[in-house]
Amino acid sequence: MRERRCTAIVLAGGQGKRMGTKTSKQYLDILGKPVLYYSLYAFEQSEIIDDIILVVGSGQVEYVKNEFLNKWDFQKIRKVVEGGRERYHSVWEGLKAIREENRTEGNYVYIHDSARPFITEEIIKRAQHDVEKYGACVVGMPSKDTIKIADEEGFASETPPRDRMWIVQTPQVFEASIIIEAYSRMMEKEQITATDDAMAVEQELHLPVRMTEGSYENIKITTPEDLEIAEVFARRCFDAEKQ
Ligand SMILES: Nc1ccn([C@@H]2O[C@H](COP(=O)(O)OP(=O)(O)OP(=O)(O)O)[C@@H](O)[C@H]2O)c(=O)n1
Ligand SMILES: C[C@](O)(CO)[C@H](O)COP(=O)(O)O
Repeated sequence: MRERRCTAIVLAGGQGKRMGTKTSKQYLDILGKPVLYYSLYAFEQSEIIDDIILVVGSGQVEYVKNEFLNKWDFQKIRKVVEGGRERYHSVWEGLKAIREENRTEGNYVYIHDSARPFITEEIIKRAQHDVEKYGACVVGMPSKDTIKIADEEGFASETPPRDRMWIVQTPQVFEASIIIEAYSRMMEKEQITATDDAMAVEQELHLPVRMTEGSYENIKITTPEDLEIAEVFARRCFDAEKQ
């Protein structure tokens, strides 16, 4: 019998300001289905994932329960909780929902941006392998571009070696006790700079975080041209399913 429990925290609490649409980007359609549908579907179908905590925007819990989840049937969603102002506030609300239930021992947490609809079962399985081995891992891909660090005046000050540069994606996966401890410490700070979850573990606990291979298709839908690219990827998924 499998003892571990794997919970996905799917983040859908953002406003999508950079997309510039009235509707938050996670509710925009790609080939007739909302972005959020694709992200939830991947975890719903996964052999690894047991349940899902969905984090939504302020005041949206009832809307999501009554409208979205009535239309799209997902069996693994255990809770819908309200997020906060920044991404890390929303993650913390999801983690507190897990902590309240004493579900930490031997359990794993997958933190995923709903704005990344092309997460696959292969990636989830690779992450599970790495988190069981290392306790913490973050999905990403080697950078195809050279990365430069600019100084405050906008001049190139450093060019780190490209073969060690990774573009970071989600899910970011942790033993539950590790990520809850890292976030509890981080959330007490006055100034929080973390833009991903691994940073909480690196900065607060100084534990190693394994880089796990994701995919160049696991894009984050952020600005309007990403939606056009997403349509191409979604069409490919539908075509593959038909075969
Ligand atoms: N307060 C927030 C901010 C973001 N997110 C989620 O975190 C993911 C990644 O964030 P990002 O792409 O920055 O989304 P937004 O904050 O919605 O976008 P923007 O920064 O353009 O407003 C998204 O799935 C978003 O819904 C969240 O749950 N709560
Ligand atoms: C966590 C993340 O997806 C890594 O790329 C990303 O940092 C979250 O989105 P944001 O655009 O930084 O808010």
